[in-house]
Amino acid sequence: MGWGDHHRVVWGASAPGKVLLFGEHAVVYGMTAVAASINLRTTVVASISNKNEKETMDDIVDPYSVAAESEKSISLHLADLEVRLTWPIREIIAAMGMWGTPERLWWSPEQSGMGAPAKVVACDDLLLGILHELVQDQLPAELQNDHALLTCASVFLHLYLHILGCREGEVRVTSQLPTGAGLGSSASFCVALSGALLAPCGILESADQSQVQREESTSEGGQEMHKLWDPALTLVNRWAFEGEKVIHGKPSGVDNNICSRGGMLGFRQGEIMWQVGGQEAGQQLPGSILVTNTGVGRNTSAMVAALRSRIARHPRVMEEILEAANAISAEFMNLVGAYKREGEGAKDGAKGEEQEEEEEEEEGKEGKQGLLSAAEMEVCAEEQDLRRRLPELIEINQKLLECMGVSHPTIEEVCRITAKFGLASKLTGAGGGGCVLSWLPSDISCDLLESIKAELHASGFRCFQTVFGGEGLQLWRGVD
Ligand SMILES: Nc1ncnc2c1ncn2[C@@H]1O[C@H](COP(=O)(O)OP(=O)(O)O)[C@@H](O)[C@H]1O
Ligand SMILES: C[C@@](O)(CCOP(=O)(O)O)CC(=O)O
Repeated sequence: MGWGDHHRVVWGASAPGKVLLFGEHAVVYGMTAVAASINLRTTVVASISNKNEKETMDDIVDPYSVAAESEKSISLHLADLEVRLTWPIREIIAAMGMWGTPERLWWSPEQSGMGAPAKVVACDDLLLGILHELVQDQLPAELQNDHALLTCASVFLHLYLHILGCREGEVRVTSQLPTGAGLGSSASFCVALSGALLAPCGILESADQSQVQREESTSEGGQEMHKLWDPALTLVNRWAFEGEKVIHGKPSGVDNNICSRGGMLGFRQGEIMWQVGGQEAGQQLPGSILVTNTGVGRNTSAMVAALRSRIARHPRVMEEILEAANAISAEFMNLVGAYKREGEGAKDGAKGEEQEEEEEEEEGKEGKQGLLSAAEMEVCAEEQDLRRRLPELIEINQKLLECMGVSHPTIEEVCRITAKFGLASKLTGAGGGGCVLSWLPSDISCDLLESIKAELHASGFRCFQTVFGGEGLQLWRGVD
């Protein structure tokens, strides 16, 4: 099937990467983490046949005989890696038979009314083994030991087969995110993939009208972009979480939540407890982030396992450390919450008359101080507080992560370099390598920033600047 075929639907989806501002690892033990999306994204475009393979045959005897004759296939194109994997549908059906081919593999748009598959299918060990074998059969010899590719392609097959069933299709993935560096490439991939696969099942045309009304559509570059609202987003999130489990074992769920919802959020025990919307996040938290990649690869599940062993050896001590990380997230949410309230009040003129009169009186007594009104000075005081306390919270959290045993000499070197220039830094994500974030106040001078970047570069590190927040999952219908 080509991209110009008439019997297919084309959907695109893109999801952002993320940074964990505070609380990584602690969140696995029920503590609060604070995450923010960043402006690097993964894009998935799916071109899917609108017929299930079973329906394309005239004489349906049984699924297996239909499949045996099929010449059709399902492909995954990982464009950045220049890898294209193609599975003949007959091979998939034969292999999946060992798991007990579920009805889902034969479902059709007519049968289901194209309702999105509301029931998420978990990937058990037997199924994972089958998927691994299917992937390995397609991998060239030189890529047989590529664990990242194995897990990524297994997630693809799991979601594709259980969301869309055995219909011919091609899925192309491109990403601006480095993989395995703590910037949420796996969650961004799982969210964009779930969105692109659920869209042809009518997730935007839900029978629930309230959901349709709450869906937001905007036009970008002549293309209509759809932003999902609950419960459609929750469904995407659930499938993405299943994908994350295939890659990581037992993730906390913070990554798929931030990559699907965007903005900034506080997350604890599977629940979102604090949220700042996509574009708002950059306004609520002034400044930006410098992300430095140590270039040291690591594996999230290995880092999580290492901390688990340390906790088993020192349960009482580690409990205190995890609690301290939790307190940092709580303090940060208060700090930004306070800044937001005061800032909004001053900007929007949302203060009570009494308060305004009091301020005028104050100004009358002391006169305008410099060029700022009393209200503006109040906002500045809040920002001053944030400027003083945020770097300290970042530094303390980094020290706690060192105590958790998830830091790395290169991470500490980046922290030392940036500290020389007055910046606070911490690892972000699973640690053990990966990326380090540094908070950049909004008025940092270009010269200073260039000096920091030059020194990091001279020490062999690559870095880039990004803003907090930005849109979560976005969907668009492709051109036939
Ligand atoms: N664009 C992509 N192409 C291939 N695999 C990807 C891509 N993005 C993410 N992955 C998968 O995600 C894994 C990295 O996840 P993880 O170790 O959690 O790092 P990160 O912090 O970047 O999410 C890779 O091993 C791979 O399986
Ligand atoms: C260490 C952890 O808190 C975050 C891992 O983030 P990443 O895979 O490095 O992007 C694990 C989790 O939350 O499941």
